[in-house]
Amino acid sequence: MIGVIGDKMLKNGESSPVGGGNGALPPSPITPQQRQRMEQNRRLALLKQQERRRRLQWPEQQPSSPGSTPPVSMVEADECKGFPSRGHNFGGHCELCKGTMSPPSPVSTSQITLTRQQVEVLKAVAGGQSVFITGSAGTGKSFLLHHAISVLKGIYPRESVFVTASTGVAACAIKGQTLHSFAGIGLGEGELDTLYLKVSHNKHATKNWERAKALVVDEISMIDGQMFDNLEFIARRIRNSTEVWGGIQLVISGDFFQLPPVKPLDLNREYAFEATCWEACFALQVELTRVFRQSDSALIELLQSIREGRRDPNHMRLLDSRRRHPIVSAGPEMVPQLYPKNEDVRRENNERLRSLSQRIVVYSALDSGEQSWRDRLGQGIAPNVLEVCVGARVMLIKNINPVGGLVNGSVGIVMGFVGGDISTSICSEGLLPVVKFDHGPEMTLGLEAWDTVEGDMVRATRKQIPLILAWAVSIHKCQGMTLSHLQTDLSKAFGCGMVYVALSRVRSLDGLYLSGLNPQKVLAHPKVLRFYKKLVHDHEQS
Ligand SMILES: Nc1ncnc2c1ncn2[C@@H]1O[C@H](COP(=O)(O)OP(=O)(O)OP(=O)(O)O)[C@@H](O)[C@H]1O
Repeated sequence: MIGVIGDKMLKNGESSPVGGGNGALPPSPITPQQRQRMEQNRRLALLKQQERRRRLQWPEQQPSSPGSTPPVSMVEADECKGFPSRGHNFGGHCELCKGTMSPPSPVSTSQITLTRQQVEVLKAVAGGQSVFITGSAGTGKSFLLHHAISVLKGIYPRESVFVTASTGVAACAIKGQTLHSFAGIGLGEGELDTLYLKVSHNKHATKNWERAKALVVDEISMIDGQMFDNLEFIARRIRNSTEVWGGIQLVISGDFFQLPPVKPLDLNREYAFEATCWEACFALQVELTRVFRQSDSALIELLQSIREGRRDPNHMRLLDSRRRHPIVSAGPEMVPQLYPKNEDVRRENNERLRSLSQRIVVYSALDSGEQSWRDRLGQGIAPNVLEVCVGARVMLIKNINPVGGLVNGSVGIVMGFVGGDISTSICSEGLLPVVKFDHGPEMTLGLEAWDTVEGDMVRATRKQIPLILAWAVSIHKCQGMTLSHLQTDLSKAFGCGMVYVALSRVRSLDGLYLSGLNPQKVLAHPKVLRFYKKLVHDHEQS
């Protein structure tokens, strides 16, 4: 059964449309073993739910630690009494009683309340179902994915849960590997048989496919339909199974209105949802509807309209007003400039760094692990070489202290350097940077590690200072980030979704300065519009 869970579609006390299971998949009848496994999972989910009702705490969730997601509490329909405690403790708006609480402040509290939709997804995941999580930017897809991964690792042996994303940057953000590297398909080009041969000759990849019980894929918008079908075929063939994806449980997340695949294999199947197998893959497709990143309803409405490629004159006027109001509070030089093209990002950061005429300290990443795996580390967000100096504008690229507000995307200024625990092969002068964050303390940053993981095995590790220069950032790199201020010239934006991705990073209109916008660049692909319309329609019919 395919369903969309939306606020308007779920009433208090109503059961969610998650009961269909993979049994509804037409091309691959469920096997007795799979039915037994799903039954066990359902029982497990029921036990967990009872435990949760007692403790109001998701059982797999560990106490918050630097780099981890904060603990969550679960809201159930019969638990919401409108009290500013327990499930209601913060988050701006209760999904159940629709009461407005304090403004959202996701990183400044130690507990996060899951929405009803998010709870439904986790229940489905715990029940062994394959799910597709979608929704606008800032609705908590990546946040939910972290929790879904914990749930999966509680159900299956940890080494059989594979966490992947379509790009290196997105993979690093969820401590996973790229889907391509998990699958062993290289660039994924060539005939299906050639691809299959390539994978079957790759010992690592074959083992991955054989032992996978669950596969998580983030930022699916950048995987094309043919690739998705190719992978599904490889899964079945290697696992010698007739079930869709060879019986692997899928947890897939992304927003097709955001950036599309850079080079689709087949222009007629540009998006993953155009894959022949797509509909058969999921027991549940969920469109999250509650936006957390922004709290201003006018901005949420504007972004929703841009997401769908609409150029409403009122919205264009509102955006135009941001051209006349450079951000003065932080000073324009303090605000990241988002560029559609990488060459502009590199040029601007280099120019700004050198214009400070300060002594530049160089950090060269230290990589370890097998060479074939090390090569992939360079695809992540941590740079091979980081050059900074006093006065440099920098952005944190790792969650250092989510509760204290120091998260991936936090920006600050390098105030100085101190001697510290750092190998001279990384920094010949043995210095660590001291950064004053805009919304946080001044702190000395030490080395952080980024792992490339295969199943539960760390295959390669990069050590680097968790910073990038942040006067300018590419729009591709900022997909997934939350920024309090940004400035951007979108007149050179290209392709569908780019204007939306750039604008939807910011928390409030006050934090946005547009130095250029061509309304013609506000584009949504008609196929994507049709896909989302059908998603809602299918739910209404079910
Ligand atoms: N239930 C919740 N309560 C409070 N905050 C939440 C909740 N769910 C998510 N958030 C917060 O919302 C913000 C946006 O979430 P997240 O980055 O996961 O969104 P996303 O849908 O993945 O966005 P994008 O599509 O832009 O990558 C994060 O700061 C996250 O912590």
